[in-house]
This record gives sequence, C-alpha cells and structure tokens, in this order.
Amino acid sequence: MIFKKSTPLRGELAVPGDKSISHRAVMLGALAKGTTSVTNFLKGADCLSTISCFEKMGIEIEQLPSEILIHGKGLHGLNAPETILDAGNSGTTTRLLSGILAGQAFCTTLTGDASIQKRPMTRIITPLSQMGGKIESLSDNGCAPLKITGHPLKPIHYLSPVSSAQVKSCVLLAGMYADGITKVTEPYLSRNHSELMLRSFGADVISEGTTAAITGNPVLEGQNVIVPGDISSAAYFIAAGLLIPGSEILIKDVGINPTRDGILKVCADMGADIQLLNKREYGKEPVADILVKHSELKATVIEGALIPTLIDELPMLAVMAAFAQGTTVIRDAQELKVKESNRLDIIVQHLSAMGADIIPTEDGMEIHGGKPLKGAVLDSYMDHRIAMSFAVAGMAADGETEILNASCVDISYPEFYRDMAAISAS
Ligand SMILES: O=C(O)C1=C[C@@H](OP(=O)(O)O)[C@@H](O)[C@H](O)C1
Ligand SMILES: C=C(OP(=O)(O)O)C(=O)O
Repeated sequence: MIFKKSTPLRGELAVPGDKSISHRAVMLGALAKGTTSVTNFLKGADCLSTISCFEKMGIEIEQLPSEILIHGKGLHGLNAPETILDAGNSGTTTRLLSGILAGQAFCTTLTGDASIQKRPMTRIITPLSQMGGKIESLSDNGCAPLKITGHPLKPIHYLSPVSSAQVKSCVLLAGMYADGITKVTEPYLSRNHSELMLRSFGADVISEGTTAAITGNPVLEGQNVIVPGDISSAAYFIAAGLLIPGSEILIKDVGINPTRDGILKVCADMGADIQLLNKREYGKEPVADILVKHSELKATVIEGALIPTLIDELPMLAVMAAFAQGTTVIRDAQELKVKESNRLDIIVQHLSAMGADIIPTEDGMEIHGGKPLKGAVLDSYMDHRIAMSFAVAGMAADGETEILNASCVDISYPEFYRDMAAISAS
C-alpha cells in the first residue's frame, strides 16, 4: 500500500466493533444457556479464530449480515474437539480460551501462527497450574502449542506480575470452573470488559481497585450484546485528523470505557482539539462520538497506570509524538516487546527511517519531535498495528511511504484502507 502526503480529511465514519468485546461475546455466549445475539461483531481474522475454535467444540454460530447468533450450551456444554484448536494470530483467543479449556472434562491442544508460537504463555500457565490445571508447552519454551488437560480447579488469589487483561480474564474464566471465589490482583488496572460482560451474563463478579473476583459455577444466560466501535481502530483516524492540516472528522459510536481511553487523555495533554459528543451506554460499556480537528501538538510523558489503558495505541502515539513539538517520553511499555511483533524495536526502526529523532530505552523511548518526516519503505512485519500506524505516518509525512505486508490489517480492521480512502481526497 502506498501513502502520499494527504490533503485535509473531512467527513464521518464508524469504525468496526471492538475486538476485545467481540471475542468475549463469543466465549460467554457459547458458555451461556440460550441464544446470544451480537450486533456490530468485528469480523476480523482474530475474532473469526475465536468463532472457529468454539465451532470445533460443538457450538452452533450463525453469521448473519446484521448480527451473529451464538447458540450457547451452558458452562459444561462444550464437546471435545476432534482436531487441534487454532487461535491464528490472536493472543486474546489463546490466553482467554486456555482459561476455559483448563476447566473442561477433556484434553485439547491449542496453537496458532508463527507469531503466537513466540508469545509468552508462562503468564497463564503459572496461575492455571496453581488452580490445579494441567497445561504443557509442547515446545517446552513456555509458548504454544499448549496441551491442556481439563481438571477440577480450585480457587486462588492470583497476584499477577503484569497488568494484562488477557491474564486477568484467563484466571476469571477458569474461576467459573472452581468452587469458591477466585481473585486476580494486577499492578495497574487493565481493560475490564470481561468483568462487565460476565456481570451482564449473570455471573457474580466484584471489582475493587485493581482486584477482580468471581464466584464459581455461575449460571450464564444468553444476552443481546451491542459491540461499541473499537477505540483502538478509532486511534488511527484520531491521529490522522490531528496531524493533517485542515482536517475535521467525526468518528461515531466509539467505546470510551475508562480502562481503554488513555489515548484521549494523552491527546488532551498534547493539546488536541477533540470533543466527545452524544455520550451514552451500550449495556455496561460507555460510548460516544468523537469529533477531531487538526491541532498543533506538544510533547508529553506516557507512563505508569496509563500504559494498560492505551497499550495497543502506543505505536500510533509514538508517531504522533514525532510530529509534536518537544520531547515525549514513553516508559513502562516493555509489554510492547511481546505483542504480534516487538513493537518497541519496530517503532524506533521505522520512525528513524522516516527521519525522526528517537532514542530507544529499556522500557520505551524518547522522541524528540517536530522534525519534518519523509516517506520511506516500511515492513509491517505482519503486525496490523504497525501497518496502520505507519500508514497514517505516511499520510502526514512528505513524499511517499510504502507499507510492505499491508494485508495484515485483516486481523483487526479488514476495511481500514477503504475507510481511510473514503475521507481522504488524496
Ligand atoms: O484482553 C484483551 O482483549 C486484550 C488485552 C491486551 O493484551 P494484554 O492483556 O496482553 O496486555 C491487548 O494488547 C490486546 O490487544 C487485547
Ligand atoms: C496485541 C493485540 O492482540 P492479541 O494480543 O489478541 O494478539 C493487538 O490487537 O494489538
């Protein structure tokens, strides 16, 4: 895909449904009694991997044009799959599903693509083993393929060393199969979609500070879930609107859950002209329309408790910082090294190739912003967030930027290029 310096962006759009919420709706729908309807489900490759895993365990899922219907079979209704379960590129599928599989009365093998087979799974093997689960890394390197032998589980209070919604959700989902109360405490609060949706489906889940607790053996009832637009996908349009002079765009129906809205806080710090309109709720999830106008940005510091609330937006925020006046510091972001790619290394490599003044640090980077950036040839390394972040960089930089392996946007936003082209005259 080739991107040229863009003329002003104008118009309105709705980004696709939230990836985290879409995964969870399939999982809880499958384990609930009755039918769950999901509107605005994200038909990206990651969420389709979750659907395919549950279909292999005997769950009927109808993909209709305007909704998907999941015919749930209750907490103990999954069948042993006849083949290996394939999570594709999706860390969320791998880690959350492992929590569910640990509580089943059968054995499964769960794997994914080359990237998934390098991502750390010890972070879920440790708590699941403490609960009495039997999870084995078949390559003996703490990564997938994972052999999961379903076992009776016992409740634990897990003190997670990482602020990760995937770890927290894995333990809470396993906690449904344990008698008693299972708790997870994390250093900083990560996204709480699992807690909110489990409660909507009827589970007893209590959140206090950075601790979430679930009572075992819940009876989940099928629900109608409306999935908000994904703020992680909206991030590319927020950034493009802010960076490209003369732009004004309205992004409709975006989820603004406070555990996900770090990008809005950072944009406010950077002096962005952003307004939240028409605030409302889809179930327990807050939603708004986001009006973005081009702004002169200034540097900021991104660290600590903010990091989990904008973890997937850091590549885009780093690009924005390269265009902002002053030195932006990103700290406490070591988790970016274990995503679909080593995002810390790739951000530094690509921004440097575009002429930015950027210094890598152990857990983040320092970006001396304000130098004009020029186009470059940049590989996505099959990481969707890298492809989309640098597509926007290319629209704001001088000259032409070529993104290699650009099709990986299918993971979270298959229509990304079409939607961006629709609001950009160039
Ligand atoms: O729970 C989720 O849906 C997600 C949690 C985050 O991962 P971690 O829990 O590994 O931080 C995030 O990066 C990922 O895109 C989705
Ligand atoms: C890290 C991501 O997803 P996952 O962990 O589910 O692969 C992401 O979408 O940026």
